[in-house]
Amino acid sequence: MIDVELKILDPRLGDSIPLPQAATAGSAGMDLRAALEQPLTLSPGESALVPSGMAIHIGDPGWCALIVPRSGLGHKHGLVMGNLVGVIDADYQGPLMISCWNRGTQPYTIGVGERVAQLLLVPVAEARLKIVDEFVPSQRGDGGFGSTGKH
Ligand SMILES: O=c1ccn([C@H]2C[C@H](O)[C@@H](COP(=O)(O)OP(=O)(O)OP(=O)(O)O)O2)c(=O)[nH]1
Repeated sequence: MIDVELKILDPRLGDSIPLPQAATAGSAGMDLRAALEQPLTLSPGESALVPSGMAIHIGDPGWCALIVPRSGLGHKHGLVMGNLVGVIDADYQGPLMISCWNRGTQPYTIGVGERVAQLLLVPVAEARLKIVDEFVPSQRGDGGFGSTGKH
């Protein structure tokens, strides 16, 4: 559990538009809502930056946040993230924006306050890159795509 600072940028947040919330006690993500002034229709293939109405500051560089699609919206309606996955750096303090992309075949209208994505806090490991001439042999070695067979 970590504390994440949250700044409300849109006064409707926490009032007519609920704050991000995990849908159930076991939910990995907190749903993010579209702090739009009016409904926004995305044509097939169209994307738009949708404000979340807030900023967060994670602070601890051992963590970051990811903005990822809600499965139902993505699968049934094609509404996913234009950047596929949004990475929120621990030191970012600006407005949290949600890149919404209608990858489907029908127009999709995002309602004001609709839950359009989810935010996950994930641990980040700091890596030291060590230059080597040869790797210590491993079971996979340099076998790439499909190298373990079909089944
Ligand atoms: O879906 C997203 C993705 C990113 N951000 C914010 C937080 C993140 O810390 C910052 C920069 O994102 P990123 O590093 O992915 O962007 P970049 O295009 O690589 O630009 P930069 O040069 O700012 O790193 O933008 C969002 O608000 N929503």
